[in-house]
Order: sequence, then structure tokens, then C-alpha cells
Amino acid sequence: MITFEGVTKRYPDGTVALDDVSLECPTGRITVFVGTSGGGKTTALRTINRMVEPTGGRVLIDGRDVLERKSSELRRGIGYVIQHAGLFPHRTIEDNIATVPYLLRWNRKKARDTAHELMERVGLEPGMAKRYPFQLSGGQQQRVGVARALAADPPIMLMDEPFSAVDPVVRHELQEEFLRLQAELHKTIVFVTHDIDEAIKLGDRIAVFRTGGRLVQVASPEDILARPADDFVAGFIGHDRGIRRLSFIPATDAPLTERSVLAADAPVADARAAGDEWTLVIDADRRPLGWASAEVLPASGTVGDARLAPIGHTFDIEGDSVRAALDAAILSPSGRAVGVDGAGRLVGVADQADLSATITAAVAAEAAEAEAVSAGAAAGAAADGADPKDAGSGDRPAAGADGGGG
Ligand SMILES: Nc1ncnc2c1ncn2[C@@H]1O[C@H](COP(=O)(O)OP(=O)(O)OP(=O)(O)O)[C@@H](O)[C@H]1O
Repeated sequence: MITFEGVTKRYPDGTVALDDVSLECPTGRITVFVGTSGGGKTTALRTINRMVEPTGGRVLIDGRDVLERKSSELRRGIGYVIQHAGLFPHRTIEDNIATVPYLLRWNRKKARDTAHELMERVGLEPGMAKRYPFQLSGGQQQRVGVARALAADPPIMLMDEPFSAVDPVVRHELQEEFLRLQAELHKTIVFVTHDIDEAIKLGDRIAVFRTGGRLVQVASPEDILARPADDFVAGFIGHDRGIRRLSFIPATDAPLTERSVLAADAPVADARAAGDEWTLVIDADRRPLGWASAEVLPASGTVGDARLAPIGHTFDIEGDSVRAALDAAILSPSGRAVGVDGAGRLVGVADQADLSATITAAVAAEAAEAEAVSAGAAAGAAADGADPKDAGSGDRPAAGADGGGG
């Protein structure tokens, strides 16, 4: 656990970069610092590895003040990744990754073997080991930066806008890879970004900073979207926060039906008897084939003989959110979303009204839960004088932010 206790940083010119910041970054989780430019995010990050020393308050790692430790020894346990990777241009990729192992005087073979293992872990081809940084794309260089920070297997990783300098597609890939790695490694990560979408996607907890080095809110992504602490946070998140909250409602909550679903070999008469404008046609293995509109049904034969409209995208009822389901419904010719299992077989369909009812119920349940938590926190605060700012900032549930859209 990294703990900030009333941390202040005032530079000699009078600039207050951090103003009495108190916050906890839990072990094994990703805490994201986000906020306005100049809000103190980088300064806060650098107080953890003593690149910046506070003028007031303390930063503790597992209860011990970082200032009590020698910088070199402290930094050995803290990986550091920055924007543009900051690689040594005249060293090969493997030697860049092995920088800390070499400093720790590991034997050369062990250091290089570790570098090669890490290259594989972060998705770099083994053939790149002997290349130099200028022979890699920006995204590949960032992967090298992450591998280098991981080389001595530090329990803590500090990441300062590591994915900001690459295009959106590469950034998306790096984020996905990063979450996959973290699911294996469980590092204690502090991640700085100015991008609220990145914060919501990656963070277990989000700390929002504003000008003057003031920490305005610390909460889970769901809580930040549902209950921004003030107008500043609400404005920072943007106007579509309601839509983004849907990413946290699992699609398993959606009510699915088999209404107007027919196998391709079902007689056309069955579709007519159902009287629906659209029929979802599936194969013998329950894989969706397409939508048949009443207008294109042939006079006789089977529904599979009709010219089918494409489904667009389906949603995975286990892995996707209601946001992805709603997107699928909006893009579907029938206005209904097709829910499938991991193998792509039909589980059921939901229309926009069904999904809307799910959303209303989930939001009401969440509000009731938040009310219960804040009532509990207020009672606790009254009992022991705790700061209720951190109330209701529980860890995110298993369903991750998927950005919707599939
Ligand atoms: N050495 C310094 N001397 C004086 N002021 C400084 C110094 N370093 C940083 N600052 C100031 O401290 C404030 C916080 O800077 P910091 O880099 O932590 O912000 P940030 O939130 O990371 O910003 P950005 O998103 O733009 O990187 C800024 O006003 C900055 O100008």
C-alpha cells in the first residue's frame, strides 16, 4: 500500500504543486491520477520514488516513510515508465530491457534471458532483441519501456502517461495488453494520464487532481461516473458519463427472450404465425444467421430461404456490458440485440425497451447501495472523525469497462 499523508509540495518560486494530498494506493491494484494539466499528477507520482521530496506531509510504502530509505534501494523496488519510453538510443532492445539487471550485477546470460522472456510477455517478437530503439515503432518502444520497468520484478510500477504518444489504435492495444499483464502480475501501479477514458478503462481507483495540486475525488470508476464529487469532476468527465456508466452494468443482467427466433429449416408459415415484423434465423447449431423481415419471407418453403439482413454485431452475455448490448440493438435492423455465448451460439434477444428497463433497475439498485454506503460512512465518520471523501470507493466488480460498441 502506498499512502499519501497530507503531502504538500511548494517550490521555491512559490508554486504549490501539491496541496495537502491524502490518499491510498492499494497493493496489487491500479490507481490512476487524472486531472487538469499542471494539477500535480506527475509531482505526486514522483514523490513515491523520491524524484520529488515533499515540503510537507509524508509518503509511505507499506507504512514506511520513503524518505527513510536510500533512493537507490527504494527505486530498485519501483519500476518507472514514461511517455516516449525514454530508451537508451545506443543500446539494443535486449540491453535496454536488461538495464536494471545489469546494474544489479546479474550475470549477463540471466539478464538477457529475462529480457527475452519479458519481450514475449509484452508482445514483442524475439527477432527484435538485437535491434535499436529507432528501428521500432512508437508502440513497440512503449512495450520495451514497460518490459524494462518490469525487469527486476519490482512490486510497484509508476507509469507517467506511458501510452499518450501513440495513435488511438495502438493505444487501445497497449491498454489491453497492460490489463492482461496486470491480471497475471498484480503489481501495485500508479498511472498518470490526462485522458479520463483511459483512467476509467484502466483504474481500479481514480484520483482526480485540479489546478493548485488539490485532490478533489478518489473513487472507483463507477462511483466517479455515478457520483462526481463536484461540478469540476462532472465537467472533467464530460457530458456522456451516463452512457459510459452502462459499461459497468454486466450484460448478464439483460432480460433475453427467444421471441421470433426460428431455425433456418422452419416453415415460413411459422414466421407468419408469430406475426412479428422480424424473425431471427439460426442454424442447427444455434448460430445466428441473420434477420428475416416479414416483407422478404417467401410465399412458401423455409425461413432460411429468405434474403436475410445481416445481424451487425452480437454481444457476449458473459463478457460484455449493457452498453455493448444497447449498441448492438441500435445497430440491428430489427432494433433487437442478439446475445451469444462464448462459442457464438444464441442465448437470446433483447430489444431497446428491455435494455432500458435493465438500465433503470441497475441504476436504482446502485443508488440504493450508494445511499446505504454513505449512511454507513457518515455513521462511521461521526464515530471516529474519518474523512468521508473516500467513502463508497470500493473496488470495481468483475465486469470491466469495455468501451461498448464491440
Ligand atoms: N521544478 C519546478 N519548479 C516550479 N514549479 C514546478 C516545478 N515542477 C513542476 N512545477 C509546477 O507544479 C505544478 C504541477 O506540475 P505537474 O507536472 O505535477 O502537473 P501535471 O498534473 O502532471 O501536469 P501535466 O498533465 O501537464 O503533465 C505545475 O504548475 C508546474 O508548473
